[in-house]
Amino acid sequence: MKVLVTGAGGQLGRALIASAPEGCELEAIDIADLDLTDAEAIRARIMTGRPDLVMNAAAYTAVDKAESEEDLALAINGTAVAAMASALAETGGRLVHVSTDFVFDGTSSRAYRPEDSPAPISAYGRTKLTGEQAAADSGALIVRTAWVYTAGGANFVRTMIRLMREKDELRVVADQIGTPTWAPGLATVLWGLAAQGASGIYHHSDAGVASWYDFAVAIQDEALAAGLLDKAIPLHPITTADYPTPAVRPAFSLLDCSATRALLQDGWTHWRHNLRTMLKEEKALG
Ligand SMILES: NC(=O)C1=CN([C@@H]2O[C@H](COP(=O)(O)OP(=O)(O)OC[C@H]3O[C@@H](n4cnc5c(N)ncnc54)[C@H](OP(=O)(O)O)[C@@H]3O)[C@@H](O)[C@H]2O)C=CC1
Ligand SMILES: Cc1cn([C@H]2C[C@H](O)[C@@H](COP(=O)(O)OP(=O)(O)O[C@H]3O[C@@H](C)C(=O)[C@@H](O)[C@H]3O)O2)c(=O)[nH]c1=O
Ligand SMILES: [Mg+2]
Repeated sequence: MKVLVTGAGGQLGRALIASAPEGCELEAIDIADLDLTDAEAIRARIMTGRPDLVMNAAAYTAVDKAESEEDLALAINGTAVAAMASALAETGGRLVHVSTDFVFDGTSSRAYRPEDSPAPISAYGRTKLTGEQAAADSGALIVRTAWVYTAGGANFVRTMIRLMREKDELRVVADQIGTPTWAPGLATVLWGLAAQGASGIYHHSDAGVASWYDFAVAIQDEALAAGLLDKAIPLHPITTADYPTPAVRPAFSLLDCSATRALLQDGWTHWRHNLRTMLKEEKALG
């Protein structure tokens, strides 16, 4: 099976490459190989390469910056996905696309199910919803995930550790609730769902619940235990109103992952356990 992975240098892209099943012929590309703002080039690549499967791990992920660059974000998160979907409809290839908890408005009082109505409240969320719709129209597999991190990636965990080294104290929002997700675990789920031929929308986050503040507290404790920090600093829970940002983020974005669990029937790891594993890897990277 011929598989094209986009976003090869990103958090998920690297994890997908590392866990690719035996026997698949993998082509991994990033922006230097193919700029996804060029829809014609995407089409040409798929028509020529004729992959059986495209794993689209590329995205515009700068949530705050997207507020002032929505056109660029839409080109990558929306238009590019439509171009992949339409070319694959002609070649008979399948698309696996990744989306986000930020397509929801955060007003739910229970975990979001795949079939719940999205209502994005940020530019990033709107562009990701456009991408989902383009993918869904072509019968793709769409996996929504949340709060993704991995060793060596650009993410909240590594930002927190850097700030914990630099600052005397930190203030972190405690009224945005979700679940952190370890990219290697997500990659395994994507390969697993793809192998089952799943299509439509599925959810995957790690198990458990946290606020960004809870996550920060755990990051500090575990980073101390892993020898990545040598002293603790005070961490203060604050409200979203006390931490103004260009983009509005959902207050509550738990994802109901039960349909994914039912299909895969493997273990489901609590986010804190995955955090520990990631920090060991981070320590090994030096
Ligand atoms: N990060 C998170 O917290 C979450 C992510 N997701 C979704 O998961 C998926 C993977 O995210 P993640 O791995 O964290 O993202 P990253 O930001 O780590 O990686 C994104 C990748 O896309 C590439 N890319 C960006 N612009 C272009 C372009 N114009 N042409 C080609 N490639 C481009 C980037 O290349 P370069 O680095 O060179 O710019 C990078 O390799 C995305 O769909 C994202 O929306 C969902 C929920 C949470
Ligand atoms: C650095 C920092 C952030 N925060 C807050 C801001 C924000 O509400 C929250 C998380 O900040 P970040 O900017 O790291 O997270 P953000 O980039 O918004 O994360 C999102 O990225 C996109 C791609 C997704 O799809 C989402 O699932 C989610 O992971 O923490 C603090 O409260 N204190 C701080 O010192
Ligand atoms: Mg970010």
